[in-house]
Amino acid sequence: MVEARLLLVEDDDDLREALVDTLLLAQYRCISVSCAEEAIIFLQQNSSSIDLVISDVQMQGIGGIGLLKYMQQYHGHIPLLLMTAFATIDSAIAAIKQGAMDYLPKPFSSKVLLEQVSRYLMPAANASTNMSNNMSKKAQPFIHRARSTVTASREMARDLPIAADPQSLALLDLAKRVAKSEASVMISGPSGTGKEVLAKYIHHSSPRAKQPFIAINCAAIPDNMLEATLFGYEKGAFTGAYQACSGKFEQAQGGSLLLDEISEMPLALQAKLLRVLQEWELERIGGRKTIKLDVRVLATSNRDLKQMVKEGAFREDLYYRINVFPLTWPALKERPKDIIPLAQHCLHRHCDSEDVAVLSEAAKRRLWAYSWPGNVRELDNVLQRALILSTTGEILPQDLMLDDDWQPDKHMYPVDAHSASPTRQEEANAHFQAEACFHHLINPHTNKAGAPREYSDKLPKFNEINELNEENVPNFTQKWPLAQLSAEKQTQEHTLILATLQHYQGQRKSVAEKLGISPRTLRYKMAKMRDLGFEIPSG
Ligand SMILES: Nc1ncnc2c1ncn2[C@@H]1O[C@H](COP(=O)(O)OP(=O)(O)OP(=O)(O)O)[C@@H](O)[C@H]1O
Repeated sequence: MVEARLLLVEDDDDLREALVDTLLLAQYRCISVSCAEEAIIFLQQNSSSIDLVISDVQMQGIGGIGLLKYMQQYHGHIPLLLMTAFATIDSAIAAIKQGAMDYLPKPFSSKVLLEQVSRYLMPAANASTNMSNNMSKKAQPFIHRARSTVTASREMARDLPIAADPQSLALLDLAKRVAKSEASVMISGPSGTGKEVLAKYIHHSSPRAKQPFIAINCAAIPDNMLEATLFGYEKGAFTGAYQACSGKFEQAQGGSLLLDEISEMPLALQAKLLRVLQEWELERIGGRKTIKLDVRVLATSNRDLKQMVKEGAFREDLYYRINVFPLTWPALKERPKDIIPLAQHCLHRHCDSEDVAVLSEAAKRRLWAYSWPGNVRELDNVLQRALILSTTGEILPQDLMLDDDWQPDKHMYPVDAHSASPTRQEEANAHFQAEACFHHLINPHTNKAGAPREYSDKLPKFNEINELNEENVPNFTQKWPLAQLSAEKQTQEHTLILATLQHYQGQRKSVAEKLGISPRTLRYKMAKMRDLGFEIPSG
């Protein structure tokens, strides 16, 4: 057995034994300990040999949450899966907020356990047979990091593409395979999607990884300087050439050269570039010596190069030479499951201390629903700004300062963007719908979100509705006449309460918890509904 090594932390001897048996039978290599403290001692000496930690939450000592905090600080790259008998959606969200990968509510079947584990690790038996496919052994650590959004270090984080959306994972997988070849790669996609990050990823995944990665932005260098910058020059080649200088091609010898925004290269220079790429040799400007090149060329463009070829703005022969392997990053809004992991990654990157700010659930929903015209770069800017505005260490929606249309049902928001189990997904959506409903954003005719935007500042905030009780209703209605007078809202609220009562077989406590209101407010609302003639299921 190789590769997939698990550390299991469980204080219940019988359960620990049963879990170890299940994992060993499934061909995972597994080490078990009976408390978080033992796990820490083990990790201090053996962290490099562990790929996943599964830990109980409720244990003597610092418990699973203490272990989570420790791992976040010292072993942030190892995913942690928590198990607890006290599972509620809230505690699950809290643990995930603090960095846990996922949450297993006890009791769970061995099938559920293995399903969860297989999302992060491959059993040893499969590991060797899958070497050549898209989950190769070497790909695993990256995929895990990408899924977990935790990064080994900020330094590494800078160049690491974070991905959780299936589309992006497939793209990275393809990029990794292309990286092994010598093919020129053309990366296209809208501005700020991460084309340069992907180019670096290809270089770092290639056999040239230890050699230089040199990037040149063809749009940022004046036309008359671009040629000299690319190909170098000899002393006296032109006015101001006081000494010989190597170009980017030479500097990239043995490694990779990224021609960023290649679409902006003047046509005359395109011809010279083509020659170099055909012959793999160049002469510096003003020089006579031929310099042989061993460089892998990567290029990016956020323009439609094919269209530019049609319009005569880009050479067709050069297009085919650099476009040997085309890769495209879609706009961020088209890979929505990347949004939250990327946002968390940006926070990690920009937090000054080890205490990384967390995203509130409401902020996550806001990020999720926004259209991101500036893609990941905009997301990064928004999070940097939010870190400055946030006063609590928790990013709230207002810290994001996004002013796009807020359309809650546009995307249903998964609790954990990349791994929501159906139940948790349903829970999250129900919660989300409840909030939207309270915000009067549901159109009763279609049952879809869509309150007119101009109403938004005339409506109460969710917490104000939460705090509604017998005493403050008069003030509330005075402050928010539109809201209270809205028969539409009443209908929606009644429907929601009845549906939730039905779902929880009338259990008031669960219903109140689900709706995010106090049991007292729920009683008050049910009494009103009874007065109106509703039949309320008994608890
Ligand atoms: N998948 C990703 N993981 C981590 N960071 C990312 C990712 N994608 C983009 N970024 C970050 O977003 C910002 C923009 O990325 P990058 O410069 O690679 O975009 P680009 O598509 O090359 O933009 P442009 O077309 O404007 O040159 C950078 O700060 C980068 O680190």
